Amino acid sequence: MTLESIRYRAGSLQILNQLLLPHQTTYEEIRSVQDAYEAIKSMKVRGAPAIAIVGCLSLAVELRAGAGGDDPVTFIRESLCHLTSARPTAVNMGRAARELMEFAENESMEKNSEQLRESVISWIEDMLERDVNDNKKIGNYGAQHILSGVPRDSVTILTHCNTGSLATAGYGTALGVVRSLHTLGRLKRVYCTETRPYNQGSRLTAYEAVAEGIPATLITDSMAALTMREMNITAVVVGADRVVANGDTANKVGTYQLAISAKHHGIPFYVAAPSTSCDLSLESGRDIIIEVRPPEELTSINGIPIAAPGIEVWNPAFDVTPHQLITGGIITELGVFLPSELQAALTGRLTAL
Ligand SMILES: CSC[C@@H](O)[C@@H](O)C(=O)COP(=O)(O)O
Repeated sequence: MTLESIRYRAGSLQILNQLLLPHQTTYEEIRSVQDAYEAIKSMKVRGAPAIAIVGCLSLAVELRAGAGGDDPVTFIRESLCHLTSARPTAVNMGRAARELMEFAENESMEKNSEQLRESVISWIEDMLERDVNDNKKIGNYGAQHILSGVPRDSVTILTHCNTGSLATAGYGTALGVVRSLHTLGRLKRVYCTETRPYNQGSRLTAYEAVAEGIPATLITDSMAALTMREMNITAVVVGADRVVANGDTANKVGTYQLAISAKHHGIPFYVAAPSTSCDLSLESGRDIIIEVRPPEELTSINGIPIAAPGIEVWNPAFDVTPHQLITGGIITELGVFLPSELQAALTGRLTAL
């Protein structure tokens, strides 16, 4: 069974409402850029690659209906700017916006409005296929790299948040590595953290694992260190919302403490991310803007209060893992690289290990 977070056919876009999972499978129509903005902001759709794809596809839907009239470039620019502001830490949307804008501006030199709309729509529609293909490469490179350290054994992986089909156009990044290991018959088990406060692990990763028969065990976030000590974890593999030039990586809050714990236990720590999640314009993780989400995500679950009324709350959605703790490597669609090799790899000066 393949889980689809995004359903698209020319002119029509639907997303699986992830707020309702795992209890309800409800697809919602996205008819406009504003619908997409709201779905991204409220986390009906989430995960860095999925955010960018849904944002851009919503633009394609509007363009197909003739949006922008005689001046599609202005409409495209304003739409992309709005979409990029929905969730600031994940770089994929901002990066897609920059590349798409450059493409649209170049096309506008020699094409009329109708032709420009058509070529921008094709550029956007290609994103779906590109993402799935990149994720499969990540899965393959990651699995081979992890297995090279344990030539004959099955492996046990610990992962965080949800980085699977629900967070991407399909297959997934860190969970894609897990999927590849499972397909190769070399996955003993994956431990997935609950991932408070939004519970991407217990609601979404667990849902994907159960649906696909991947051997998985759910743990609370506070059990991670104990699991590393007791459960013979081969590697920790997580996704990324933004990997910057020195390899520092912003990912779901809690990733940083997993990396510290992995280092203490001598367990390789990997980040799995497509190059679209990399941002070489920032030198270090200190420059990454971290999204702070509403207190209600901590103080209630499905509208039911779970915290003392009146308590103050700090709810950063992400943290930054320093590159020194990414000891296994950064798994991309180009290969697996040490943080210190990332810049050279992404600029074509270094090829896969
Ligand atoms: C392939 S998804 C990579 C990351 O976006 C993922 O690890 C993550 O942190 C998701 O955060 P979320 O807040 O659920 O959008």
